[in-house]
Amino acid sequence: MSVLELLGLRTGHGRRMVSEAVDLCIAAGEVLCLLGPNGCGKTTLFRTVLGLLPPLAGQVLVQGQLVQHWPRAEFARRVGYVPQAQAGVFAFEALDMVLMGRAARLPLLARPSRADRVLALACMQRLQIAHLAARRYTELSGGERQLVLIARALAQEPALLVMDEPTASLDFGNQIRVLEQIAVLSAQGMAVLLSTHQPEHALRVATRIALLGRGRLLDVGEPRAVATPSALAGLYGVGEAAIAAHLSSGLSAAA
Ligand SMILES: Nc1ncnc2c1ncn2[C@@H]1O[C@H](COP(=O)(O)OP(=O)(O)OP(=O)(O)O)[C@@H](O)[C@H]1O
Repeated sequence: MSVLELLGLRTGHGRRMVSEAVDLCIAAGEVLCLLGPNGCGKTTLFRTVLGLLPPLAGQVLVQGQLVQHWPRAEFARRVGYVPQAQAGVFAFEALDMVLMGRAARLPLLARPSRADRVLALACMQRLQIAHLAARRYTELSGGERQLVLIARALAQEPALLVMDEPTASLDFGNQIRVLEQIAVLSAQGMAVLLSTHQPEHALRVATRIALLGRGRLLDVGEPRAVATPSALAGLYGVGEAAIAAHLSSGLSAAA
């Protein structure tokens, strides 16, 4: 069974449609990467998948059940979200932010156990940010905050992880670390839906790539069959030769 199914989905804000006729499914262990230009509707699609925006038409099913029918606490156990890097509002310690990933797994009003703290710290260690555990989230850099949000999603252990440009504000080493963690999570059976503005990241980590143009899904399939220089040239409105040169230099650097 698919972990996530989008059937004839139309997304938008109020009555303003952003994309329509989106049909996609993601199975356990798959990494589906969404590529598309600024403003094409990737975040809108993610927020609709998360039940934060109502679909204008069509259906979103998580583990076979309509998103709006999941009790929120159950849904929070199954679906993790790493939003685009956010400024912190509350001055929690970074470890407490990561521990919040365990919250949906605890009985009502229960405090995290020692085992939860050990697991949260282990998630920070996986991303090499354990040294930030006692720092205030509000005082971290954008990239450090992004890594804390990713550690929080790791601690949550969801069936589906939605990541909105997870590598956007990270340095080169941390980009690689996060891509490696995505590969580990999918090998463990997690379904991952993510977006990126770096096609070379998608080629590196995705099991399938979806191209979202303005208003509709243009293609979905095997990464190298979908993210071709000619398709990317059309998607982003730049020359095919420039795309080919960029991708080949990125791939040889990554090889
Ligand atoms: N809260 C909102 N109310 C109305 N329109 C919105 C809202 N948020 C986004 N939009 C519009 O919806 C469209 C899609 O925006 P969205 O943020 O989903 O794009 P995106 O593909 O994630 O962009 P980017 O790559 O720049 O992050 C844009 O035209 C945007 O202006």
